[in-house]
Amino acid sequence: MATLPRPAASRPSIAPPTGPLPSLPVPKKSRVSNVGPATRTTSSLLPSPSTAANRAASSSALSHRPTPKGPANPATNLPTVTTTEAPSGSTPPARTLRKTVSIGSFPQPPKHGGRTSSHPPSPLSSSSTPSGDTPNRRSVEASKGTTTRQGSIKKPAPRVSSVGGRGLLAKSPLTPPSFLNGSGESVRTSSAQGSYATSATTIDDIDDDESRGRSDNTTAGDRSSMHKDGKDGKDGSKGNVVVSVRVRPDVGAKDSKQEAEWEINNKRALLAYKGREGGEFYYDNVFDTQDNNARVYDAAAKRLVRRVMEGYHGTVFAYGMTGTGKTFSMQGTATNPGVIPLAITDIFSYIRETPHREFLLRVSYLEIYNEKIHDLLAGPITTMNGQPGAQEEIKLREDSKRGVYATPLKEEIVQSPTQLLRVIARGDNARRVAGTQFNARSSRSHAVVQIVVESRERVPGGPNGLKDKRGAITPGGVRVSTLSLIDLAGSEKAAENKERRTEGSHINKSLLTLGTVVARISSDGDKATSDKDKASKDKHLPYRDSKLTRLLQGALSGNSLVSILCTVQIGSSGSIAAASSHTVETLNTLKFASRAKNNIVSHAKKADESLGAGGDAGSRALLDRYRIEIQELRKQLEEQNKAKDSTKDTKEPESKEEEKEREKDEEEEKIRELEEKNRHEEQMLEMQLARTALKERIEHLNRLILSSKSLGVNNGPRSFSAMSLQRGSVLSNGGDLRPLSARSSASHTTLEAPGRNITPGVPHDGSEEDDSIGENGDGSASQGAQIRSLQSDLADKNRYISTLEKRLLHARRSSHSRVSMSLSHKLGGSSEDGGLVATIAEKDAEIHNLRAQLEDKEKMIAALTSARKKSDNAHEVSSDSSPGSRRASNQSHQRGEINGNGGSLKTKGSPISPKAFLTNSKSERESRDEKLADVTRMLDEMISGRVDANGAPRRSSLRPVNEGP
Ligand SMILES: Nc1ncnc2c1ncn2[C@@H]1O[C@H](COP(=O)(O)OP(=O)(O)OP(=O)(O)O)[C@@H](O)[C@H]1O
Repeated sequence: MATLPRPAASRPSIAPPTGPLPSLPVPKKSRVSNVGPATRTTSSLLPSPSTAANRAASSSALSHRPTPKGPANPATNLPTVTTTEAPSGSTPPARTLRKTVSIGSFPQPPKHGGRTSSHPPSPLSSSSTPSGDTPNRRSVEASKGTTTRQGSIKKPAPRVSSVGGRGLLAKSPLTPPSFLNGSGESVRTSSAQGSYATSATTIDDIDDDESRGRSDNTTAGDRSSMHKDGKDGKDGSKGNVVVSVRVRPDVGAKDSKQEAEWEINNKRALLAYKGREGGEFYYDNVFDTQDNNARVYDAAAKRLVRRVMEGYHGTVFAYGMTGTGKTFSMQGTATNPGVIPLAITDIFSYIRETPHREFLLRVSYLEIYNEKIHDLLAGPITTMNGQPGAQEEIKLREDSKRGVYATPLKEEIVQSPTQLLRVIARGDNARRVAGTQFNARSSRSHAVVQIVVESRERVPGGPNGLKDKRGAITPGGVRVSTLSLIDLAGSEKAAENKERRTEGSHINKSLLTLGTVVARISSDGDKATSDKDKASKDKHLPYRDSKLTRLLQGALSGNSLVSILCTVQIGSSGSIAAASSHTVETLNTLKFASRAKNNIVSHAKKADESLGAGGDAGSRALLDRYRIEIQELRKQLEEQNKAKDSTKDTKEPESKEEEKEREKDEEEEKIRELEEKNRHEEQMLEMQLARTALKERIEHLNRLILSSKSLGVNNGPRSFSAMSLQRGSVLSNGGDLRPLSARSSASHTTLEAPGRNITPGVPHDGSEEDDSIGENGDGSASQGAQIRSLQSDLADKNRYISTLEKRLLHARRSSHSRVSMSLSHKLGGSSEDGGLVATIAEKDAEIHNLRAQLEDKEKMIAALTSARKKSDNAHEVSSDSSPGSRRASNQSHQRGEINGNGGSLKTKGSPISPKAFLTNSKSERESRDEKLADVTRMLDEMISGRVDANGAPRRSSLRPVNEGP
């Protein structure tokens, strides 16, 4: 069996790191296990942590620093590791401390034909990959230094035997023959790291096997079995770290010499360097230049991704020198999608395949550039004035529950692979890249895609828990796990460009810190027996020396499943110097990978399902919050619908009625408006009529008033003439409703032309007067004329009253039915309508007054008739002597009273001289005067009683003469 090169007591000629390098702790047991059965007893010869750290330093450092020598460096005491044929099923002499490190459970290799794989194949390895990759793999033709595909990863050749069979001794001129042949101690010192790591993997596997009742690490078959057993560590505490190495194909001319120095056996997960410092490096996966991304994903990440979906935290990161294919492996191309897009596809496949759970995914994307964290999803920041602004500084915080996390970081919830890919592509575009000596598009930052997976059990009977009638949250809490997909920037030599140099120094520093942490984890981890110890151990590790290690702290300290993909490039396609540099870098990467495999211990556990917002997950779980929100919203919606329905039930008839009523109301409103309009017109008409009637009435009354005023009614002796004129006026009225002014003027004319000098314009008066005066020329005739005049006036007034009554009746008839009710309260508000009501009331009052006047007049007529009778009686008494003369005289006198105004009085017959008038007896005259005074008074009262000072009609206070006291 081939032996692995072991560190010699002294350092080889390979230049050790020149800068300050972290120590590389390598646990004794680990080292023992690394070496395998033949060397496990040589734990004392293992390098000290510090020495190991030095070896774990960055490649650039390593290439420039001499390896410390001396007894202090246990590495120098390491014996040459030789490939030995490990007896199958042999029990290792010592147990490894790396019990928890197992590749058994993740990924899980299937058994195959009695042979077991030396590296964990992908669960999907038996199926064809998207690129059509077949299970056939190429075996390392160690003797020829070439790789060929030969068989499935599931059927690896026994690792140790194959390696041993090929005798992986360095053939490179850079490798001292002593090292390769076991004499070159110094060379072995360096190569030992890889040997340790590689062996450690084996030993760890053995330990895992032992923990599961297995103890063999000597054959791949055994290891494969062990891996299988490891998978049963369902709590995620075993086999949680997978380390893979991918060899990038050379571009340009092939360097056959370089190729000859390297053996790449993907089947055996072996990478052996036959040159100086050479050795065999076993990993969980070794991908040769022909392996595509799908193959890489299947073997290195698929199982981890699935485990993340089950509730474990998982971290996949690509580590390697610049230009070796980290980004190519993580992102891939359109035709050869990388780990990230394949993981995304797988995530959604898992969701589809898991109908009993529901999921919520959110993604963030950050980069660490020059030791500053940038949110790649935040987009460009613009200030108020449109200038590009600085992004808010993202800091790393630590939470006992969440661990280390970056904040504030934009998280996007994604619902489809396309959406998720689009988000990540956006981040990729924002990532900083630049051309370097080795890569035209070199990533200048470490990029971290973080996919947070929230999941919870679906409620039986309903996809979203709505079957829970109580509206309670569905049973089962939310499980939150995180998948971190990290594309590290590549370690590189100092560039000429200052900016690249600065970037490079930051990159190298952070990678150096990562190497240091990884190197130190093991020894400390071995000592840690409890969480407390682990916490105190973590404190001693330099996680805080770089943002990268701080961010990876959770994964590196064992809280996560880890898959590390280390990329290397064998051929340099350049000068010998370049080739040498390349080889050193490649070896350093391989050593890092070995340390990682050896040292990182994962205690990853499936996340608890947190109920509500109480737990770790619950406090962050959007799924729960969304669920609660959705439930509340649905509840609200249901309540609203119920309320709506109930309202509808009870109100539907109402609404119909309402609708009808509304229509009816609208119709009524229209009718009302029409009526209103009609009413308004009628009211206007009524008002016009009323106004006309009132006007006429006023004119009529004015006529009277003017007459009485102008004629000086109740002005003592002159009242006779006034009375006479009034009477004349009244008489002349004769039912004629001609303007009173004409009559007044006639009256005045009469005054100016007393006697018969009546204006020709008033012909009808003549007959009346003639009749009244001219019949006998005495008072009887005058009284008769007065009575006729009054009767005529009465008839006139009656006509007028009936006219008014007719108008009112008409007005009432047209409006009362509609107006009566609404007018009072609806239209009563308007002053116009109020005025109309008042007008109607006034009209009523007027009618009442006129009726009263009518009564008065009737009484007056009765009184006049009575007076006339009395007068006639008196005349008859006096006519015993000369009745005719007396009557004539009386009449004459009376007429003179009426017609005379101190002026000459003319009668139709012979004129009565004043002298004759005065010749009447005193008693006669007195009697006559009294009667006339009575009549005059009565008339005066009547007139003054029915007309007030304003000319408005009022209830007469006239009392009939015969009713006097
Ligand atoms: N396995 C591979 N097969 C084909 N081409 C590859 C492979 N790996 C890398 N390449 C190519 O090599 C070049 C550099 O690869 P990539 O950018 O992925 O390197 P890197 O490690 O990310 O470098 P850096 O650290 O500078 O970002 C790219 O053009 C890429 O297409």
